[in-house]
Amino acid sequence: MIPQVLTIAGTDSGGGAGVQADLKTFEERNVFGMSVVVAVTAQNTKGVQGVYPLPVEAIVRQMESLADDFTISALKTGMLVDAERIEAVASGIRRFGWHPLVVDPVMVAKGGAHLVAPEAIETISRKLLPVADLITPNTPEAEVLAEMSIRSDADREQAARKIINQGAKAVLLKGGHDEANPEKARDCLVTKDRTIWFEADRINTPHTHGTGCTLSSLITAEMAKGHDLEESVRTAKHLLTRAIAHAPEIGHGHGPVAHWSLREDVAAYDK
Ligand SMILES: Nc1ncnc2c1ncn2[C@@H]1O[C@H](COP(=O)(O)OP(=O)(O)OP(=O)(O)O)[C@@H](O)[C@H]1O
Ligand SMILES: Cc1ncc(COP(=O)(O)O)c(N)n1
Repeated sequence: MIPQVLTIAGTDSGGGAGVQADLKTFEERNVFGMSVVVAVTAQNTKGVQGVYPLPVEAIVRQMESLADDFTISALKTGMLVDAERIEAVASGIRRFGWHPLVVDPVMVAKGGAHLVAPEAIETISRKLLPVADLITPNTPEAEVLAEMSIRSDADREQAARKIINQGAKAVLLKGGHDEANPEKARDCLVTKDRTIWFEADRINTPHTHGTGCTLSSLITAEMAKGHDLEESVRTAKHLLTRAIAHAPEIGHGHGPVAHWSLREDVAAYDK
């Protein structure tokens, strides 16, 4: 049976991030994608022009519909808006026993718009982290979750360990925002007993809208196929780098990545 994979997140009308990026990624990785929409955003490559949260009842109903009919092989969360919605999503995930769970703790869009209320972040730690198999913060998100500033690799590991102490089984701390390293985009996977670094060439491009969403969806798809965490992250990182390298350069701001280059059969995309 084809793995059935779920994203619980906000939409991006521009198609580069959020639910749209997640479903495109699932499709390209040969898993069956489903979605629970938490909010609709009016968004393009220039920024976020509007955020319209769905009623909690609509979110819970979507989860119930899926639980009634499908066997979820893996799931991820993205933009969850506020404490009330984070609690509803976490309690649905517990109620239906869905796992493995990848939490992308989306906080702020590139242009600075808040996608999750700042006061709701402790609800992510309290309610979502204990059921997360992996959380994928970027550096600013890890700084908020771990309540410390991050400047060095030692800081990265320490922050990840603090987040594990809040209940997550593993942390992938993404280095896309690490401007001190112009050559490499380095991410750090920390579990209770291991630290593994993943490194790729940094591509000199403004077109990185949706990289975080796409990476967490790739990991979710690989885990749904039964791959272990390290293997899933390794594949995801490789494919994401290729998708950034082939970004279609559309829109007038930070453009999306090339989701079609995530397909198995496009060896031609590898340089
Ligand atoms: N210019 C780049 N070249 C190669 N890889 C990159 C680049 N920018 C980001 N990445 C990679 O993309 C993934 C997402 O990283 P990032 O830290 O940017 O997450 P994010 O902030 O959630 O995403 P976004 O910046 O889209 O909001 C990571 O694997 C990171 O290393
Ligand atoms: C609906 C939605 N969800 C998430 C993001 C963050 O995107 P990124 O993957 O670039 O961090 C976004 N801009 N919009």
